[in-house]
Amino acid sequence: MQWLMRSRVLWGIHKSLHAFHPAPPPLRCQSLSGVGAPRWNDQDIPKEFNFASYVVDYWVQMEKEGKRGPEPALWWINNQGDEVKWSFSEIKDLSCRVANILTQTCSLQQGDHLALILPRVPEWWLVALGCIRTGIIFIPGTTQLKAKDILYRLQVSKAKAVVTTDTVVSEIDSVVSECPALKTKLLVSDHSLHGWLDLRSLIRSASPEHTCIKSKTKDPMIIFFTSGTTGLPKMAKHSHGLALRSYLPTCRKLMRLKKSDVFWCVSDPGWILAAVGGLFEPWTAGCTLFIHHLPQFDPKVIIKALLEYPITHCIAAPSVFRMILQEKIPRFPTLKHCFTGGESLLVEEFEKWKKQTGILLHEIYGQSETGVTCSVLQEMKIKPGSMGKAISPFDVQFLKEASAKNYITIIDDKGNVLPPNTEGNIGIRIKPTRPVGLFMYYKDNPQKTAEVECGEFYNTGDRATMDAEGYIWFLGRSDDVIMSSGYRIGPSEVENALAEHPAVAESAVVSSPDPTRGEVVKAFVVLNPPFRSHDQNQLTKELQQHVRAVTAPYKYPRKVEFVPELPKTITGKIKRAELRKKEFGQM
Ligand SMILES: Nc1ncnc2c1ncn2[C@@H]1O[C@H](COP(=O)(O)OP(=O)(O)OP(=O)(O)O)[C@@H](O)[C@H]1O
Repeated sequence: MQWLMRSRVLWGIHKSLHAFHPAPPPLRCQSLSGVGAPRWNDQDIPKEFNFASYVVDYWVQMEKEGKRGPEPALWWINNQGDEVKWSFSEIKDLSCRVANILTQTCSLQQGDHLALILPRVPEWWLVALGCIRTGIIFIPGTTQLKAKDILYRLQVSKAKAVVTTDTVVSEIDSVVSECPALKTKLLVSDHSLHGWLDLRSLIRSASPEHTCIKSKTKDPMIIFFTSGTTGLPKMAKHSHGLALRSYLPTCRKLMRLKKSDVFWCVSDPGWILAAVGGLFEPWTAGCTLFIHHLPQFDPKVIIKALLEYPITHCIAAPSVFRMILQEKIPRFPTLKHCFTGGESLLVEEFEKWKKQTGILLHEIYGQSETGVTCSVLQEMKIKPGSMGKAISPFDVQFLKEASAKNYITIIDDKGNVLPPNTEGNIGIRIKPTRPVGLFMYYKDNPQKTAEVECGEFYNTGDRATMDAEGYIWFLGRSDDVIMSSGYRIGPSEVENALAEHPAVAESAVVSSPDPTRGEVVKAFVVLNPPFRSHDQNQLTKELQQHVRAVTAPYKYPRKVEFVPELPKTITGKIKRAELRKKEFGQM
């Protein structure tokens, strides 16, 4: 960490050596004046876009002209009291050095793949920008990955380079002989290691002079591996359009960030939420991105940071808020807006958060394939239990608006648009125009890419209804919806009901075989500590009674199993498919 602390002084020396390249004029990104602009269409999208030159370098220019205050662009801390504060100028200098290292020292070229498996360290942002500056396609991955996961990712992506840290080195070295495409291993560490390039010392001696590529908006930029909730993770390939989306005035309604805001994305950098919420959104707005190293997830550390730092906005998975709610929480002095997504936000959690903090928890919905698709915007009426409405560029479409191009709606299995309040798949129109920022395709998997196309729509595979006001009500992934005695039951409806009972810490509801009904609802329940010693038969009856009382009686779980924990993906999502397969004896 010493290097990071010294770096502020070192980079200061190099600043005067910068060649100044004026950034292209921003696309109306400084204000929300474009809010309410007509529906986005392809003609308005610039042919060229690069987040590094259009956004980061723009703010460098603003800093030079004295039009951006002294607030850092990146503010990083850890539990040891280390702190890094970088301006956009420093970030440009450092990321240009990384760009030179990647292309010169590592001989990587535009279009090559780089696996970025780093924890929340400042170098994650430098490597990401270095890749964007050079057109190298980066593939984020969490440091929780084990050798088997890493082998799968390196092999299928054919990554030529990997950037990682000490804790992952042995996992990578144990599989590297099986990854013939991998040529370069870069280490972010305070010490050097045989067989690995030391990124920190390379940055110290690299040149900050670099000319950013002129990328087309449709050129590939990043690949996300999906969470693997339903099978092997897929590679969703995105273009620079994903970053452009944060730049569009209508999309800026989502977070409404200002230069003076301090935005904390708690998510692991291996996930799309971290790229969109921890890179594109805050820096497009020119605000401070706050990062806590958080090697282990500890709700007490999060609460402390929210109390001690001037954080105004925070985004994290529902499980993070769920765990914070289990602690004693005071009022946070500067926090104004919280966002969550990736899993269902239970009504109970939304209400508790509001009551205990006085802050609304805005739900967002999206996929590795789609980025943020629906959200409860700040000015919107809140309907607890709904994921909100489609957000730009995925405007809601009703049947009467037949001329609209890009929209999200509810479709049947043939791609027909369904009327309000009818259950179907969440679909995103891709014909005649594919919306900006929607994934390009599943890399090396034309079959899967074709499978998710349904008529003129991309089929998300998520089941939902949309009410007459355009609010979307999530039922579950199509595989997770339970068919019992002719009823269709979404797991989150039952999980919501269970969450209201004081005994329930969390639950997962799946389908289970039944000789007479075909399938019945089964709940796997993790109990709160005071209830763990209670009589389990009695508790089962109580929970069943409770669900019958708070929701339609046919939804109550006929089977209940108490478990110490639920199976989850690396990103913390419940693996319902795994529980279901066990029930049906498929594992
Ligand atoms: N607000 C939300 N409420 C409910 N579910 C959500 C929400 N946001 C996202 N999801 C779920 O997460 C999914 C997207 O997750 P992600 O892209 O990380 O991969 P995955 O679909 O879990 O993985 P895989 O496709 O490999 O099974 C969505 O399709 C949806 O099922």
